[in-house]
Amino acid sequence: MIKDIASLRQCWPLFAAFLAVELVTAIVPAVSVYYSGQLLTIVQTAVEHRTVDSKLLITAVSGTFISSIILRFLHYARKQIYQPLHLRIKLFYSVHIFRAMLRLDVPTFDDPAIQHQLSQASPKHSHTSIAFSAVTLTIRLISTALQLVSHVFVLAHVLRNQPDGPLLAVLYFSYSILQWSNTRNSYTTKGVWAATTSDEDYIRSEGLKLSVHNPIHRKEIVASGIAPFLLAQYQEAVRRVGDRAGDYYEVIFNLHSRQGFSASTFFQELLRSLPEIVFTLRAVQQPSTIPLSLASLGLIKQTSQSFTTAAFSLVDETGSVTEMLSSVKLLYQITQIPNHRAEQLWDPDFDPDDPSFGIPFPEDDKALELGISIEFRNVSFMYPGSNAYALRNISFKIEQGQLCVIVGNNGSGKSTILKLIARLYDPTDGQILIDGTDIRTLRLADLRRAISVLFQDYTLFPLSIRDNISLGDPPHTSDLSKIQQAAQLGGADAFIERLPEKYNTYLDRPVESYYSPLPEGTTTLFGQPVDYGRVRDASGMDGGGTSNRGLSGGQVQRIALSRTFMRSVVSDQSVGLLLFDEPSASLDPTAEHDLFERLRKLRGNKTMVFSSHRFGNLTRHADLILYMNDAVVVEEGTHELLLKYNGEYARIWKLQAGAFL
Ligand SMILES: Nc1ncnc2c1ncn2[C@@H]1O[C@H](COP(=O)(O)OP(=O)(O)OP(=O)(O)O)[C@@H](O)[C@H]1O
Repeated sequence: MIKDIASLRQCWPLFAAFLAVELVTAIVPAVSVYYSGQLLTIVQTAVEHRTVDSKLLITAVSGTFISSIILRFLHYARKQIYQPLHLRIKLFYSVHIFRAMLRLDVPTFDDPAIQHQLSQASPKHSHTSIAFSAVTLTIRLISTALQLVSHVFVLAHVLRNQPDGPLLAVLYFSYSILQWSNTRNSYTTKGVWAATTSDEDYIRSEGLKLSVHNPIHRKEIVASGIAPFLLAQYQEAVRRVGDRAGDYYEVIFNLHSRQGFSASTFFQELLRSLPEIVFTLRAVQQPSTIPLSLASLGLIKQTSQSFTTAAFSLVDETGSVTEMLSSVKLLYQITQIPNHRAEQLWDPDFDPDDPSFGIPFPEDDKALELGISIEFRNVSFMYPGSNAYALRNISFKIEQGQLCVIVGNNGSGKSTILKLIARLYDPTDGQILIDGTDIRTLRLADLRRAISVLFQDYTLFPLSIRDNISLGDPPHTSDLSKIQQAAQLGGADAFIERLPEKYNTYLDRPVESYYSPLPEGTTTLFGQPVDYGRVRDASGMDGGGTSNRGLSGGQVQRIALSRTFMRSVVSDQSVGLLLFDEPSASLDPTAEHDLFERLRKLRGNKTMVFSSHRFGNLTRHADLILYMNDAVVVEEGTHELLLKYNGEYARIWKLQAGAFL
């Protein structure tokens, strides 16, 4: 970590300055106490002997002043250095985490254990970085140790020539130790722990509360008129819960409150006033020669408390450093998470000319405009962590340039076939051949380039519409005319042009806007007219980040389609296979018809595979239809052939077509 931080531009000077400020800050309080002690001694001498050492007085007064000013200045300097140092380290590690996450393939990223590991290395709601916390904690540890040493010196100086000083110091220490241990016991949870609740009423009341708070349920609540019922149910649930259950923090607080009084806290209170009582008794016992001055008593109290505070901080911080170091270890371990299948783009040793990284595809850089052939040979597949077959012993062949449509019931395995062709997963059994070669032996980076795919569960990124479309073909990110052409093909250009910020519109604003209650009559904010709807969207209030700024499901699908069109058109000879998983699920019949027409024209001779619930429009033009049921291909052939066969495909086709007869 130190090596990484050292490699950051301008980090070392800031780091050195930060360290210096922290170390000096650690010593100044002891110096300040030392001068306060000198002032008290001057007062004592003045009272006892009616004389003042003016040189000492000037030194003590200026020492006290200067140390306060230095302390103030150090606080200021710390604030100035902290921010840029924090930002630089934080940004460096956010890129580190970004890269570590990007290199993970689908099965690895989906693994809950990996998700847990990633969330530990990059806590979602943390405003600081683990690495920076580790740096500051280590520095704090050093400065606390220094603080401790400086207090030892001051304490030794104060106790010098004070016969009863050590006794009183020990009494003050005992009080502080007891206080520290009582506080620690009541606020720390030791060992392995877990918290949950099984209180049915509490769980239900929280469920009701969330239903009312979350805007995604509002339509349902209003339209179905269930509001009074929900209120009655919530009141009843809350009444039944009473003070029996609460959220985690309330429960912990209650626990601590109950633990608040014990024999040791009672003893702690006795110890608190013991030094003063001992001092008074000693004064009464020997009124002529009081063994310790009142001034020294105050000084001993102050120094012993500062000393114990520093000592206990050191103990606590040493414990935290061990925890922090294991977090830093996690931060580096996430870069080593083994992928189920190495994504070559992220392999630092990846060499396109090295045959051990797979066979180049297509061989000899030939163009792919005539499509790619796909063959499944006895392929079976189970998703990681599942023990049910998503595909069972499937065999079929799609010839180069063919249009294949996969139809079947929900959950029959259509999308899974497309995911295996895109090699998001490898088959559990069997073999997939791409242009006659086992898919596992092909260079993965080449395969990805040769396939254009639109998944059923497509997502729009929290980026501008322009970015969302251009990500289909990263080299053309700045080519607005190509983006507009893709949007036209995806049927999205018309409504994008109607948006106030057109292609620069953010569908889901990734940053929140904050503002205090606006004064009456405020009409503009950040140079724009106040738009509360926008602020709602920005803060993720509208559907928890799924608002997509009021676009319909069909419009969102058109943007996703446009992204695919960035690379699937005839002219792009690097793409030979187009995969579409339910591309028209959210489109109206006219849009669906137009889309299929466009796709058939634009694909040229490339291979195209569709998964669909709908029969008719596409299946009539298909060279091959795979009819799937429960993880197997039950019928296979052209539309005419399957109608003649008069099996399940024919039955469902007649059912769907019958609705229009
Ligand atoms: N990530 C996953 N993890 C575990 N099981 C999965 C996963 N994705 C899909 N499945 C299961 O695999 C089976 C096939 O799913 P698949 O998505 O391929 O079906 P489909 O035919 O495309 O369905 P639909 O028509 O509803 O889109 C289903 O039983 C599904 O529950």
